[in-house]
Amino acid sequence: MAAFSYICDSVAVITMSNPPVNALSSALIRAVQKAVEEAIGDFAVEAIVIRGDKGKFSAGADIREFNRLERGPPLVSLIDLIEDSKKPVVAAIEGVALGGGLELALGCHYRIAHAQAYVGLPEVLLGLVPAAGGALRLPRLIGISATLSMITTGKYVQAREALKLGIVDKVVGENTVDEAIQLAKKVIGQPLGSRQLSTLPVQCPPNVEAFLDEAMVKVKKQFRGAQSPLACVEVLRAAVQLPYLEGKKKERELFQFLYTTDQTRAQQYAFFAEREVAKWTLPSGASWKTASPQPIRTAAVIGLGTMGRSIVTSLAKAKIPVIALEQDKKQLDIGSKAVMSLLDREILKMEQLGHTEFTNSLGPVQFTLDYGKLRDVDIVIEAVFENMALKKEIFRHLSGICKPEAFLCTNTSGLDIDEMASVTNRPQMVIGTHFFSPAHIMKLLEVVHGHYTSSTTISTAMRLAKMLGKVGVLVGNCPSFVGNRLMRLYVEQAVFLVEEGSKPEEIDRALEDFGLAMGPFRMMDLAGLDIGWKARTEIGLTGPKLPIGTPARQRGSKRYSPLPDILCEKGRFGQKSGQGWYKYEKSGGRNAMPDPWLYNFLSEYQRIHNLKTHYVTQEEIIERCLYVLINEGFKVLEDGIASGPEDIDVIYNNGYGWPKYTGGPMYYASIVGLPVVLTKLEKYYGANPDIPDLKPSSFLKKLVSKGNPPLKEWRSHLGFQSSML
Ligand SMILES: CCCCCCC/C=C/C(=O)SCCNC(=O)CCNC(=O)[C@H](O)C(C)(C)COP(=O)(O)OP(=O)(O)OC[C@H]1O[C@@H](n2cnc3c(N)ncnc32)[C@H](O)[C@@H]1OP(=O)(O)O
Repeated sequence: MAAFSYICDSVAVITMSNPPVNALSSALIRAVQKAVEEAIGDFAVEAIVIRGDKGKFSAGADIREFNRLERGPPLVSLIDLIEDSKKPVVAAIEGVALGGGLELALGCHYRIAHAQAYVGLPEVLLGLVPAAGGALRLPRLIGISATLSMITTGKYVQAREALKLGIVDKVVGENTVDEAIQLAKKVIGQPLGSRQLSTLPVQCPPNVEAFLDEAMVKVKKQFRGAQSPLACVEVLRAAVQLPYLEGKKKERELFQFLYTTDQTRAQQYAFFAEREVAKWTLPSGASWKTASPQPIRTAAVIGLGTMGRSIVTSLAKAKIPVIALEQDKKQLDIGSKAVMSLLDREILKMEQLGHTEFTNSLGPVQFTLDYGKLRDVDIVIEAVFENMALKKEIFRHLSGICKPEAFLCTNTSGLDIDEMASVTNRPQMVIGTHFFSPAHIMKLLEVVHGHYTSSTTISTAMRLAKMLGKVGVLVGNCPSFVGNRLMRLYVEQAVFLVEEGSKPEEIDRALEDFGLAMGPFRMMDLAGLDIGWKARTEIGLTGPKLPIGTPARQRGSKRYSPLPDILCEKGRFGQKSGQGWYKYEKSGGRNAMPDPWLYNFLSEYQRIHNLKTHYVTQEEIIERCLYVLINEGFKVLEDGIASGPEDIDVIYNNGYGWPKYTGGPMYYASIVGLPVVLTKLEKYYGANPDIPDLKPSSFLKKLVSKGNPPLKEWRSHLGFQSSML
């Protein structure tokens, strides 16, 4: 780990090297500082270029060192040293310049970026604010409004957009370092005053105070409960109101405050958990290290319903040529139009960001009714609706048509992968790829490992996730897999609470205030109540297959709420029909309004079923809904369906709108304390013995009996398990 230099003509080239992403560890910062000091003091050097080794400028401060940051790495003084240099310093940005990496580049007098590079200040995603001058220099370079959008979202900005915004001075297609050296030579001797960003005035819109007040309101709403986006607005206020040096103090104060919060710890955990889950290992010993993913050069998608369309879009965005197949001409026409409109929207979005080349870089999409066209594709993703018989028919068909090396994936949210694999001539190449809607936006891919699935198939599906820009999480094959298995109990608990006297909007508000993107009732209305109704009808929980004489509110020995079924029987399917748990301005409307009809209906329902209602507190809502979900998470670990708590957390953070600043459900449980979770579950189970899902899982009890060990030790307490992975 070193910054080493060479001199090219009169330009010193300093290379930052700390594989794999040149994170600015204390050691690297010291090394760069030494190299810059030497270059400044060397008479043979007239200009300096700073670059990163192996095609990456720098991914910012070394997050692994954060627990040692109290001593403070001297990044700020290194950046000041660079900016104060009388010799011009040029940043040659390849790959990434993120966080402290971009802050360092902003300290340089000039910035050249490779066309494929991207820059950003993603500290907010780690629960922090940029604190090495980034939030003070950037608004002096690109203005308050663009800075606000970058630092509150942490978004990464491609080189061409960065050029448009003014973050970089030039974008080049190749030889970034050579170009940087040429530029450095050209500017030798020129005055640097206007290139020292800290000395420039902040570019403000008129009435900047009102602008920032409004921004604060928006950010509070957009990132409900998260502290760091609010601190980002505060840093910008400091940039506007205070001279640079005082702004720097405020930046540091805010950073140091955030640095002590639970939220930053949770977000750092979430960051590393996402990287951890990519490193899957099977009990057989096969792992991400030993298995070789096969190339995915072409793909096919079967079915152009809501999921199929967005899966096709996702593949095209990843530049993978895709063949989309439907069963009849009418469906094909409807589906192809929908895909083209999704792609148009994506192109528009990208063009607005300055990517004029994006249209050409989409993977080509071909629409067909002919299975024969699928003969040569590398991977097929079946995305028809959730009907086992239909899926099996398709898999049988694919078996006979696709080349023997083709992988067969099913996009199912919970059906048995093995049953589908069993009808094919290649069960080892069948795998579940559970996309989340809309698939071209949502980051999660649950990769479901069947009994026969080979490690090559797993590693190919995990690579597909990465190619699509998604986080792939490997899970075992059980009904509803991990995400929906936990979600079902959470939603069920919310419905029970309505039976017991709460209102949908009270429950939604409590859970949204906790930080969830959407409460369970708004979520059900959005997804369509009829989907669950159909599934329950099919398995005989309701409808004609339900044995006569079954008590309305009981299935077997468990409590059952027929409320969602009754709503469907009354044509209340949610947003699509203009009524569900809420009412909407029209069919397809999105504005959920409490519905007096529902209150009357619930009172009548409670009367008919002789239900005793009680005042349901916000605490009870949160605890019952979340702890039942967490409890099931422990059962999933016990059953060997997920290999660790990190997998469950990554699934929830990326697929279910769980607030990342609490780390995910399992991490949240570890912060609340497992003994507390256990005691509460015991209490709620005691009061509701007909809800066995509230009965604490044996793994949770075991962990409590072992003294509430930290989350990273939970795996070691699983002991013997019949792993489904
Ligand atoms: C008053 C005090 C002043 C203090 C000032 C400090 C201010 C500065 C703060 C910061 O800079 S915070 C860090 C901001 N940077 C980021 O958030 C970047 C995070 N990284 C990424 O987005 C991605 O990793 C990437 C760089 C885009 C690369 O993505 P890719 O998919 O190619 O690889 P990954 O699997 O994500 O990562 C590979 C490997 O590298 C590790 N890593 C990535 N970034 C960092 C980092 N900043 N620090 C330490 N380690 C990092 C990552 O964990 C992976 O490790 P392994 O899993 O392979 O061990």
